Amino acid sequence: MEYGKASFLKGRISVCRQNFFSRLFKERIFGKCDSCFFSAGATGALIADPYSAAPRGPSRMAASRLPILLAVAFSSLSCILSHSNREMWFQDLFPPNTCPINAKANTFYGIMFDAGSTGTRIHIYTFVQKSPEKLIELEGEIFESVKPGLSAYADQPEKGAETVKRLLDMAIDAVPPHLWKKTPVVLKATAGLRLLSEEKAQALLLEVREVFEESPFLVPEDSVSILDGSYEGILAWITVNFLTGQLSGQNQHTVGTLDLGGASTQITFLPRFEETLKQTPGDFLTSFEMFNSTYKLYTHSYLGFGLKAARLATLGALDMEAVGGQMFRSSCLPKQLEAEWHFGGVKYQYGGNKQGETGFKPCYLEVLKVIKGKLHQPDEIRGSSFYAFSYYYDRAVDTNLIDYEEGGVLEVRDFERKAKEVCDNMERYNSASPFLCMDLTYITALLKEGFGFRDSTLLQLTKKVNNIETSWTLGATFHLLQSLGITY
Ligand SMILES: O=c1[nH]cnc2c1ncn2[C@@H]1O[C@H](COP(=O)(O)OP(=O)(O)O)[C@@H](O)[C@H]1O
Ligand SMILES: [Ca+2]
Repeated sequence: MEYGKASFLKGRISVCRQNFFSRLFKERIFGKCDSCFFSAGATGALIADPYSAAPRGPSRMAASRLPILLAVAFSSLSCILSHSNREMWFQDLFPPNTCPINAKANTFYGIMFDAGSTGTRIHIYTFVQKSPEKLIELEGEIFESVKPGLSAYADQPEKGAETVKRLLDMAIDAVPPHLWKKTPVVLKATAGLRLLSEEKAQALLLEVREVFEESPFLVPEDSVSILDGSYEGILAWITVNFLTGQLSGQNQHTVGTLDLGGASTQITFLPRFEETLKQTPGDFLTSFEMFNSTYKLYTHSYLGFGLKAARLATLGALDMEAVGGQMFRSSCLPKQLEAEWHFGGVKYQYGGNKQGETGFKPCYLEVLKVIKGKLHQPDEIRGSSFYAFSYYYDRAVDTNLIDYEEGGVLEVRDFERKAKEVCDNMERYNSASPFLCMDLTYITALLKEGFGFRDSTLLQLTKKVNNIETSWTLGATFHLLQSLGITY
């Protein structure tokens, strides 16, 4: 995939003032770029699950008071501002403040759907161009999600497409009517659909395509598809490194990214050593050009190694044929537990080891069977720091390792410490998810035994960077705008 000579990036990208009020989904966000400071108008209770289908108040995007201006100076991306009232590890990397004051804006939108294995999400990005010769700005993002994901509708594709339509109605509300025809809409599905049969996946995609065709938006060719796993990693890497200003200027200190989804997991980084390139299998390396630079990235997507797929693998239930009323037991679950769990449209019965062992040690051994020897371990990453998001973030929040809004920096050993604490005291964590012990143990084993990270490896747990979701969707939107020749 070529990302190079990104003419649409000949612009300034900024994230400016956001005001909020509710309409559809009780929520609608206006972007107004007349200041470089987030004026977080509304504040309120934090919401525990950022991706639930339930409507939420305006506080969700309002809590960050991080003022930002990310800029692309004609054909080379550069970040020209970041003030922060809190410590961020990339803080020093932002050059000094410059702030556009001309508020007369020409606004563009891009709509990107992420059809993930556990939910479907809409990202509506707003870009502003103040005059043809001026730099373009990424003004903000409107984000909403529904659960479950499309793959849960494998046998009811029309119902699945209906969930997409509900989210798309939100875009109809957010994008001004005179821009509908110029606003591209795209859906990319990830591991949930990759795991379905070709026939079922295509039926779902076809229904979604019909929803798009009936909408007033610009529907590009190939607007509904399954995203290749390696692009999922690359596009998330672009998003994070773009938002943190790492793709600009001479001194690029790009950061590696770790995404832990429900059904697959990705690792992506820019190798620094020739040795790494030599030792890496060819299909783990992908070259692309962006912001006038060529990057040869190490990236791999492990299908079936997402958090929820790993639960099934640990329980020995990954092979769906074998399900038929069987009870799957694990030492990672509370002893007396017997329950049902739905994933990917399939019902599983699972429970604790009533007679046998429970706790961290036996659980770790169980989980190791799923991981040991299955992942490539690049030497170079052992001492590097990585950005980690998705379920790494969620489980760290669930166990108070990090704050929901702020995120934070953890060492790999923090996950292990927490896993031990939870697994060896399951009765104390009864009210939390019964899978908490298994999930934390899996994350620990994945990081240490899977990828080969050190106990002391630093992880920057991040849900949003500069108030934009850390998701592959922003990278995908850049690519979309470029391929459509929507230049700025
Ligand atoms: O836009 C986003 N920003 C941050 N995290 C996200 C976003 N979208 C999904 N996630 C996280 O991804 C995880 C679910 O993975 P997903 O459903 O995408 O599975 P998949 O990637 O295996 O298809 C959850 O932890 C959810 O919080
Ligand atoms: Ca995902």
